[in-house]
Amino acid sequence: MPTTTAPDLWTAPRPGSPVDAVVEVPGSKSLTNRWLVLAALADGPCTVRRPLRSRDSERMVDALRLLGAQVDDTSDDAWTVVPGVAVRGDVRIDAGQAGTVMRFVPPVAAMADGPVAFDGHETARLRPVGPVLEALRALGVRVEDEGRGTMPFTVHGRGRVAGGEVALDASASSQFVSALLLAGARYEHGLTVRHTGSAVPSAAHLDMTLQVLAEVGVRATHPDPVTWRVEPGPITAFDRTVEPDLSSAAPFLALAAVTGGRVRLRGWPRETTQPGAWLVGALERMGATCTLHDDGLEVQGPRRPLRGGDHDLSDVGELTPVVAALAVLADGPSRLAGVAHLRGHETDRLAALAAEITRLGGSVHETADGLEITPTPLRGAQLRTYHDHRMAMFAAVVGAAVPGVVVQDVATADKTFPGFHLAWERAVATADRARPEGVPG
Ligand SMILES: O=C(O)C1=C[C@@H](OP(=O)(O)O)[C@@H](O)[C@H](O)C1
Ligand SMILES: C=C(OP(=O)(O)O)C(=O)O
Repeated sequence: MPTTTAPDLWTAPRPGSPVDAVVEVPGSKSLTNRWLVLAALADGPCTVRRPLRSRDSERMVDALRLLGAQVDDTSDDAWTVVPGVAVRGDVRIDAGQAGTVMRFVPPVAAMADGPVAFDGHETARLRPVGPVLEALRALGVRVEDEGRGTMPFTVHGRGRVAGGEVALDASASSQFVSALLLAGARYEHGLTVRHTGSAVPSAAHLDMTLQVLAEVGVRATHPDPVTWRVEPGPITAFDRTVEPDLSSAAPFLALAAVTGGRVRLRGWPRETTQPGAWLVGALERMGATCTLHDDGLEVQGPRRPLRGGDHDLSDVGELTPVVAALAVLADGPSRLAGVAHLRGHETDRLAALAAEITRLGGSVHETADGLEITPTPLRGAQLRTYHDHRMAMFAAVVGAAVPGVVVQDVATADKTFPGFHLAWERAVATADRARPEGVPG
């Protein structure tokens, strides 16, 4: 029987035959938190339907409430947001582990009528926010930090931001640009953001920002590869439904692929800016068959091992842990590249993946911007998750194919997927369980 609370040590279930599951995943973290920010700045009450309720979105709701928005999140179906008359200051925000809170909320706080202090989880205190803080300073906003460009910091809002043009290096996170664009329409002259460093990662999430802004009547453009412009103007009140989180869906699609089974992911959008959509093509290149039906995406895994290959993940870095799990189970070497910035995620994901693949007896080489993985026979092990939801998802996928994988703190998946281990157990239970090692058949 599945347990209801996640055990400290969770044995990842290994199906003894192909799975055949229909899976629903919670709403997109990235879309939920974008809609919430825009709702708090909109010109009237807004409704966000099928929102994600998880640690990251709860931190966002708490933050926006402190800044003066009224959020009714009692229903799981729809949350309503009534924007405050003005953005309120003299508050302390706990960003938890949410990159979207520590980056998206400071440009809102810059319009507050007093100081707004930010702090968060110990892992989040290591994550870069400096370029957003510098951009706000360049716009005339006083920001105090401890000189490291990380939390804790305080934004001293003065009720209004004139806006204009800022230059910043967003090579460490696309969220720096998204953050400024989401609030920029409410600055008096709008905002032009010019990127000055090496490539900005996570292009999919920048497309998502431009898309949601367009949907609420904000004119936002991307006139050249390093420039974004948002015109000043109102954010039209809206009623929007959040897509399922395709990055949370990714491990379930991988489950079909690695067991030669079938998973239908309910509610897969026909069009989306979410990076998870990239996985469809990648799984097909690895040998799976993906079919989009009216009620969802179906992935049929091959009856042979997956094909190894090279993957440039720069636009879709969030998928790296699941792609790494697929790579260690493939029939040949894979190179994952373009994701140097993952060293500044919930943990240094490249180091964490390399450590856990090594613990499984795998062969992996950490490069400056990715991983080189050569499949070898793997053995069971107790895997660490480093307070990183996507490391828990990596471990679950590997555990579906390798006997004896035990996962420390699988509950860390709650950042974006409360009850992940239960959903996983249900999906695996659609197949026969493999017999424990050494038990005769
Ligand atoms: O804007 C967003 O919602 C996100 C952008 C990406 O951040 P980075 O560009 O820092 O990787 C992604 O990894 C993160 O999970 C969500
Ligand atoms: C990097 C991630 O999260 P965050 O929004 O906290 O940056 C992630 O979800 O993979």
